[in-house]
Amino acid sequence: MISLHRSCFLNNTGISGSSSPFSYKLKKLPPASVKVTALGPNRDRNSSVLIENNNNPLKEIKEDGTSSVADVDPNPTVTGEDRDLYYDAAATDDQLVTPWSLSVASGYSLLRDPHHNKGLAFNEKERDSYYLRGLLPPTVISQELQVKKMMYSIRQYQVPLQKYMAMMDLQELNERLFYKLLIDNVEELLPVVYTPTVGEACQKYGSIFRRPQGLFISLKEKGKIHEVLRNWPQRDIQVIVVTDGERILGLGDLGCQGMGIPIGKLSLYTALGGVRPSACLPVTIDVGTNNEQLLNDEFYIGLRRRRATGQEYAELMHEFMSAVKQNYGEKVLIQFEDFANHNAFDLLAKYGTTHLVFNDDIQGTASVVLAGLVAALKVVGGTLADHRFLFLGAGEAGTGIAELIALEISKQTNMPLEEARKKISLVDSKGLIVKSRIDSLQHFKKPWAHDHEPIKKLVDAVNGIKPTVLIGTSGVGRTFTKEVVEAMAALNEKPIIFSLSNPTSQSECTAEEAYTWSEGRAIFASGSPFDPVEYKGRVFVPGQANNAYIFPGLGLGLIMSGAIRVHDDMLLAASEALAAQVTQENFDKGLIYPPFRNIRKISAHIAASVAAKAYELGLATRQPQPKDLVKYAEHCMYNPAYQSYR
Ligand SMILES: O=C([O-])CC(=O)C(=O)O
Ligand SMILES: [Mg+2]
Repeated sequence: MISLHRSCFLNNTGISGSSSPFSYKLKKLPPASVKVTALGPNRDRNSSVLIENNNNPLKEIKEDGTSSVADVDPNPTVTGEDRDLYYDAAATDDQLVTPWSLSVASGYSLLRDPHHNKGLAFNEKERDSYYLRGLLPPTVISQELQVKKMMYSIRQYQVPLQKYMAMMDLQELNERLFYKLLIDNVEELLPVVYTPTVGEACQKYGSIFRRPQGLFISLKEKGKIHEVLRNWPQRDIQVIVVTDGERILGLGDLGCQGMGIPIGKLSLYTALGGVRPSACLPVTIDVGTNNEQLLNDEFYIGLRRRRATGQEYAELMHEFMSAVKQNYGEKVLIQFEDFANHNAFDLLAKYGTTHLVFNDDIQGTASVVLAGLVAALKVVGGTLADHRFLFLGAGEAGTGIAELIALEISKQTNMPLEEARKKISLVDSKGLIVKSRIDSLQHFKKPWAHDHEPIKKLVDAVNGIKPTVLIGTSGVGRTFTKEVVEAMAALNEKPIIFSLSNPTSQSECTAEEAYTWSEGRAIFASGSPFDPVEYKGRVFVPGQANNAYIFPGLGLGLIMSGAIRVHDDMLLAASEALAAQVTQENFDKGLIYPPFRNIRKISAHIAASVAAKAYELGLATRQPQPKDLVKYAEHCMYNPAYQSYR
């Protein structure tokens, strides 16, 4: 075993001429933790990579700097867990500049390396081999016992934000334990690392910030984004979640503090969808904030200026999008998250044809809601086309869901899309969206301007339109009042009511309100979780119509098929796959979404359906197509169990 920080030099002469990513084939060899770091003039080129599974590290690479081509696989195609068995430098010729040095992460630094640290689970042999003697107390415990202990200590915290911080600390200390905890206790911990607690974390991000967990790209980095991406320690990135912080959940403009969202979403990519953590990159674009409170907050971590708009904004985003493609190729998935309406639609339209992108708030939410509706119809009866839909909120989520419903109706009935759209009405802050308002409407609302009398109040719209389904995407809490819910219950035997705004404080109504005011007849789902409600001796379990059901599986499907574009049909496929996972047993309990505890299986099915669609549409580059896509998806999934280092 090479001792700590001992190094030798190597260069890239053996691989010059190849511009493809390369990897050293180390498969099947027992693991070690070997660090490769760029030194010298190229130190700022960031190249820090850990090699695992190599008990005789890089023996083929000689100290005089030559390297045999035999070490190098110019076309690594392995995905998922197998990739951890490879040295994934993913470096191209121009990145691979001499000299490199080889050093070993062991001893004290190994305990501080979250990707390899196992804490008390290092066994006796590992403690000897890796210079850990004396650095740990004598006891050796299993990962299972570590999970039990961590859950015990997290449960001691009464305040959700403290639980959140404990989880973030664990992620920084021991990544595999963090994911094991999250996967094994997903229903309990989802509300901690995700909505609603992540909303509070973003609001307070300035004061709780400890270490960067993602990349901050601000206007100061303009002209240098390509270099900034190289500062990130991992090169083989498969998914980026990016926000500009302007519309964080239903909490509005949180500027640079929106970073909590990409971090949270990507931890779900790994826990729920099985994408390797090292392949995930959280990014926050900081163009300023219009949030006065933050601008005046001495702990604010972002640029202290009002938001850049127009050309200045577009140029920074364009530089980012181009740099991402240049650094990671065209198969890197970019998820746009929590942008304000005015940028979200434009970015999606602009980059949807050149990059592998989707907007989670427009498309991910739409896909999950459509799945819930399809499942709800099994309880209520009728087809989608038999129903009338009313939305409160006509932003990304509202119009995104509306459009996907219309697309599905049009597919099912051969009805022209324009006709299908007439079954759907939207109310925004100025009232019902109608033809007479068309000139003053933002472009994404125009398709929903139907012939109708203007109506100002939601309750009047309910009574006027007589919807069977009411969906809240307004970002404004408590807007489904008693009057509104009672009106829905008067019109329908089983009113379908979804209050989707996040976090809980922004939900259009609570689960308890929906069940009580509808006298236990509502089929209810919300964006953030609510506890079961007891009403007149019956227990009602609300569904959680959150895009977390969709994006991890969607992302996995895109990655494993090597998709190069996202197509609406993939979102429909994801939606159908999710709806198909609701069992009779779930229905019997009144559930229209399957329980989150089965999410990895659900994600594998979603991934398989999305990948199948990618192949069908000719958008998949990974050939040949795996025979059994569900099995393949499961095979690709990251497993957080500790690896043995011997
Ligand atoms: O993050 C969530 O829980 C769902 C979502 O995308 C949003 O509300 O913007
Ligand atoms: Mg969002």
